[in-house]
Amino acid sequence: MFGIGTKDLGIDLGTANTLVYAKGKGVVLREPSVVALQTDTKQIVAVGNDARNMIGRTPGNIVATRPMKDGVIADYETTATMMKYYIKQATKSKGLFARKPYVMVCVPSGITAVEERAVKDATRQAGARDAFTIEEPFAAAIGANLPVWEPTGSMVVDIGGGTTEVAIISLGGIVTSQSLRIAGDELDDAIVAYIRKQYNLLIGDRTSEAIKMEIGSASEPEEKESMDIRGRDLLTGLPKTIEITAEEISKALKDTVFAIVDTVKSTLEKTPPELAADIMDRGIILTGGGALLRNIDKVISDETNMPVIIAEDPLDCVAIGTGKALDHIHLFKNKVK
Ligand SMILES: Nc1ncnc2c1ncn2[C@@H]1O[C@H](COP(=O)(O)OP(=O)(O)OP(=O)(O)O)[C@@H](O)[C@H]1O
Repeated sequence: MFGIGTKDLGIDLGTANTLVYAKGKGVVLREPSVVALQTDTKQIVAVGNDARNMIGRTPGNIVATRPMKDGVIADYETTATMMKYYIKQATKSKGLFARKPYVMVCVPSGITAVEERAVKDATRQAGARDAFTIEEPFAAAIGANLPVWEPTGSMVVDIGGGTTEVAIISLGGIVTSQSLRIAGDELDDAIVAYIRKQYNLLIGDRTSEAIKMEIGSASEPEEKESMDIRGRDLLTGLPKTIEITAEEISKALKDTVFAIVDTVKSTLEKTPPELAADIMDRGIILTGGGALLRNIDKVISDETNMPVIIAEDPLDCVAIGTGKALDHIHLFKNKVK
């Protein structure tokens, strides 16, 4: 047995955010997955919120990067350094360690063996006694309190920053799943592309995300809303402010939203009928930050004819589930390499 104790951690190593769940305490850390480094020495200047505020605003000798892309590690060394920092942060209040923590990390369900290995190695390098992985939609389902261990079908759609994970779960396993490398980041990119095309205005990633959160909608909005946004006029090269409406943004988001909806539909098509009937009763559960996009529940419900429910604390579900999975770590034993 592994003797899991209160020092052990569950980490939602996300493309947009990293969350750490400490056993017995819940989510103890919630920070953007961003690291600012000196370009020449690769020394860390800032991690998390401080680093995020530097995105697009760094001088030449500092670069603020997101080491995760599309749900997987894009920059190994920086990811390991970021995790080390977060593991230290999450455990520092407990004083000196008698032993290093076991760490459960979630990974996208479509991950390759090489990508999974990189996550485990980075976790060990970051200070874990040993590293285990759990598939993200399974963690999301545990975090959303779905009856994953019972012989009944549950469906979870986790819309994160880099990936959308759709899975049908029953009896402690994933019956069928799809991982789409399209999620919140692509919604932001669609807004950048729209504004560039329509207004010859270049906006940054943080602005497009703010637009999405403030007036973005998965379907045509019921209310007339607009916001002022600032960017660089591509014709004059000068800063410019324009007013953009919620209706325009919903048009810009449409194709990306439908890519997500199509993945939900095609997963349902592959679902055995008994489980589909269970899902019809319980509904499709939405988790991840993308679940907060206005009307996304309504659009998925209209397109699938299924009830759709947004989980409580959608941004925390994966982290909570990853942490709770530590209680069942013997089931993940075979995954230790
Ligand atoms: N209110 C909101 N409306 C729309 N989108 C939102 C809202 N709040 C957060 N998001 C989006 O949710 C995404 C982040 O979600 P989450 O933290 O679940 O992803 P992640 O776990 O980091 O990514 P992944 O699971 O892909 O690795 C970002 O794209 C963010 O813009």
